[in-house]
Amino acid sequence: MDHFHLKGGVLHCEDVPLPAIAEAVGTPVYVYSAATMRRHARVFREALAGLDDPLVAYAVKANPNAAVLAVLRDEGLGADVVSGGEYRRARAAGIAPEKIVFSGVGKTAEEMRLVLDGGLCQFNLESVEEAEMLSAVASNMGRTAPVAFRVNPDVEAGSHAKISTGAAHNKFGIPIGEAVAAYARARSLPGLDPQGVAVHIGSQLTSLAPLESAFRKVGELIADLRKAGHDIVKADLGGGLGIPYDPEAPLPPSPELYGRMVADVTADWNVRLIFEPGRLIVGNAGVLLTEVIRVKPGATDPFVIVDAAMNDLMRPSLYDAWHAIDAVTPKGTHMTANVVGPVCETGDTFATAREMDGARAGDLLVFRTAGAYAATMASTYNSRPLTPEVMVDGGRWAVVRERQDVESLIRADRIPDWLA
Ligand SMILES: Cc1ncc(COP(=O)(O)O)c(C=O)c1O
Ligand SMILES: N[C@@H](CCCC[NH3+])C(=O)O
Repeated sequence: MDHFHLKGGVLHCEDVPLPAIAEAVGTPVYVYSAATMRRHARVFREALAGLDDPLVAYAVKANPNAAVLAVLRDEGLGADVVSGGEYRRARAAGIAPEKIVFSGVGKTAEEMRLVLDGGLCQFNLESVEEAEMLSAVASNMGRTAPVAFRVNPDVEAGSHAKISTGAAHNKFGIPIGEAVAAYARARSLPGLDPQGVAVHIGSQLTSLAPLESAFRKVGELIADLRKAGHDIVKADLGGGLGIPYDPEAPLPPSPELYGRMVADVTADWNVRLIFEPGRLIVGNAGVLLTEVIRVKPGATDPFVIVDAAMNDLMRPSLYDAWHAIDAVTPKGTHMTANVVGPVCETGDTFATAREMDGARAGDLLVFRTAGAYAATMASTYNSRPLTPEVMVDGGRWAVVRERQDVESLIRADRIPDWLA
């Protein structure tokens, strides 16, 4: 069921025609479907139905908008946060502290204090050095921090190199072979309660094999840790399950298959399982709505210049990511085009030699699958204000993030006295 669909020849999000949003809010604008988010949260939870009370902690980094967090809070999801900022956003959206896990490669003492003070499910520690810092911070506060180590299982995730995290040369986690020693060290430190294990090997995974291989290694580690006397009661299996971007590419494994694999691998673990899905929940729940500024001829194919750019949606220039581009009111004509933004970078290219509906100045297009790692990764490069976000819920819609204005960009800078 696609909540972005043609009705009367016009692309709608749920019951709202996208031209109505473009007219009221302007373009570019992100548009999210609350119904899609709810559906994905439910599909994922149903896929885990065989497990005993799993915690689904939505990876806030995928889309931290307060309205998105509110929808997912109401679906019972917790939060996986990687900074004090994300922790505060999750709490501001009313997500209960006991449903929050704190991941992140470089937690600072200040962030540790914030999260210890507010409460959480567990810290996923990335190094022994981080454990030592947390021990000092927690002891000073007279607190005991529930902790897991994120282990690096040294598996190739098979995803894009920039979003794979579980190989030995990646910066993430502690080598799984050093984990027993790390837990022994953590247990010897005051203020830490080592009670979990965590793993996350990358994002947009299109095969279950590397996940299964990583999870089996975690299962062996749990057994070893228990032999060494640790009371391991939680295992955080991270996120990473891929989603379809290209309708013509093979489908990634379904949440149901993932759930079955997890149930099989973890059958005798006797732990509470935690999951950190991000993209799976929100990726296909969003589009970036943009207007064609003009079409100009190119050496091979024409350039369709749109009013969204790499600063709004970075994935194509950063990872060569493929996003479907659809006309909002398709004419049924055809063109092969390079779709580009107005930013002064050759990399500001959304698509090269793309077969698409014929586009003319003033037409509306959408970049699909722009609910995850899209608005949240935007910048103001070329002094382009951050793009607004709209949430649709049935026939209702609201601006859930206002368009930034250039004035606020100018105001944020300071001219020192000697230059004024
Ligand atoms: C620790 C951690 N958990 C969860 C996620 C969410 O991953 P995804 O959006 O692929 O589900 C990420 C991002 O890759 C991550 O780094
Ligand atoms: N930002 C990446 C995903 C990184 C996941 C963060 N751990 C993307 O757009 O695909």
